[in-house]
Amino acid sequence: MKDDLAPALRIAGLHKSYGRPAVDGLDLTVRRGELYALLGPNGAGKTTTLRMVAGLVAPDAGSIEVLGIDLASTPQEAKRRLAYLPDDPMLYGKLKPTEYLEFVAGLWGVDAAAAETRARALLDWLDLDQHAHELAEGFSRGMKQKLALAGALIHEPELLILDEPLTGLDAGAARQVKDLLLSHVAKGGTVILTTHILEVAERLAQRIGIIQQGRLIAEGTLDELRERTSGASLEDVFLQLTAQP
Ligand SMILES: Nc1ncnc2c1ncn2[C@@H]1O[C@H](COP(=O)(O)OP(=O)(O)OP(=O)(O)O)[C@@H](O)[C@H]1O
Repeated sequence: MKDDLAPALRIAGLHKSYGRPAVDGLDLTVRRGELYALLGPNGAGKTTTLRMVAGLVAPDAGSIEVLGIDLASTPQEAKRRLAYLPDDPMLYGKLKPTEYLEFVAGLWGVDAAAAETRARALLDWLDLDQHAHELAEGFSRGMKQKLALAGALIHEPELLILDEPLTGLDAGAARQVKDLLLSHVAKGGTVILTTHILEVAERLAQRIGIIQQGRLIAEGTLDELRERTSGASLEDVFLQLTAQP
């Protein structure tokens, strides 16, 4: 398939076992330009899936394509097109935000002048500009999370994958991050996020996928998911669909 027609992410028959299956025959397709929320109970396999897509964990079986690029055969090309923000991102505490962003941009081979412009815009957007010359080790958890997000965006990835990006953020910071994600999608980018804050999925996501025991058990818009169940809210839908028999 031609690259520009391919979905942002296509996962087929994905398996990963740690003694017992963590991801168990997962099929998932995320279209370009959508914000897709991946939900599931604790231990459902969300993080393991995202780590495989980011190339950090090798699948036991199955295939992953990022914008039509096969991750297994051309990992560098595929990984360049995406950014993965884990739920506990690592920062270099001895660097200031501008230094950190320059460093990350350098790893991606982003031109220094472009990196500086992007870093300034991101720090401004996330309200970190007034802390641009302080060491990251003195930052609060929320500030660190925002800086890590800026680092993920510095090479302008088309596909942004975030594990629990809003956990622990205060209302103002959460709004900044949500706005940034929506702006990424408005510009044609794709966002995939996991969250246990169902209101986030309800409000932001065009489509929602629900994973249980390593498999996709339901997928659709909020309205489509509501139609499948008698649930009024996403919480009702989620609890009904994931209820153990
Ligand atoms: N490195 C690992 N070693 C052993 N087991 C693992 C490892 N990573 C994940 N698992 C197991 O795989 C299963 C899926 O875990 P995963 O972290 O992907 O779930 P999750 O849906 O992200 O959960 P949560 O919502 O709690 O973050 C769990 O049973 C977990 O214990």
